[in-house]
Amino acid sequence: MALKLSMLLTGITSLVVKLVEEHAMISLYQRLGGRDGITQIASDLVELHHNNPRIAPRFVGSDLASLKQSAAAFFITGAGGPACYTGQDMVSVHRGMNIDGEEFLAVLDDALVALGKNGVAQREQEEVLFILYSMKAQIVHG
Ligand code: HEM
Repeated sequence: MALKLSMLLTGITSLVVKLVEEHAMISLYQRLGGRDGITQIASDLVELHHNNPRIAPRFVGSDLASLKQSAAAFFITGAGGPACYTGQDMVSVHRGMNIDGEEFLAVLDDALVALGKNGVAQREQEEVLFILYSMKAQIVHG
């Protein structure tokens, strides 16, 4: 009985390990829906920024269509898809804007809303949040 239970547990453990490994092998790019999925997420994100009173003034003079394209390319490249981002690095883009921590959090809030709106699961939302948060020092008070 104890032997059967131990064999069963070993089987379940190796199945779980296999599932976790397979999951990790699928790129974030694919798990976010590839080019189409990320393009939609980026488009929603820019719309949300445009309508978010905490940061909307920052985007008053922006060409939204072009910003959506840049944002999509940035996410596609950063999530492990084709390297199609041709814009500047994050320090150069945001230099001199004197962005504060609250504005940075407002952008993260919008990102979570855009991901949720597009049916992105909790785990992928956390991965994206982690990646965005890791860029804080490049963007805040630059
Ligand atoms: C992790 C957070 C952020 C990421 C990944 C990010 C990414 C980007 C990217 C990819 C661009 C386009 C660059 C290009 O076209 O070459 C951009 C532009 C811009 N970002 Fe950010 N950004 C972040 C946070 C912020 C914050 C917190 C603000 C201020 C509220 C901000 C304000 C802007 C503005 C004003 C532009 C220029 C828009 C334009 O060209 O009209 N960003 N950002």
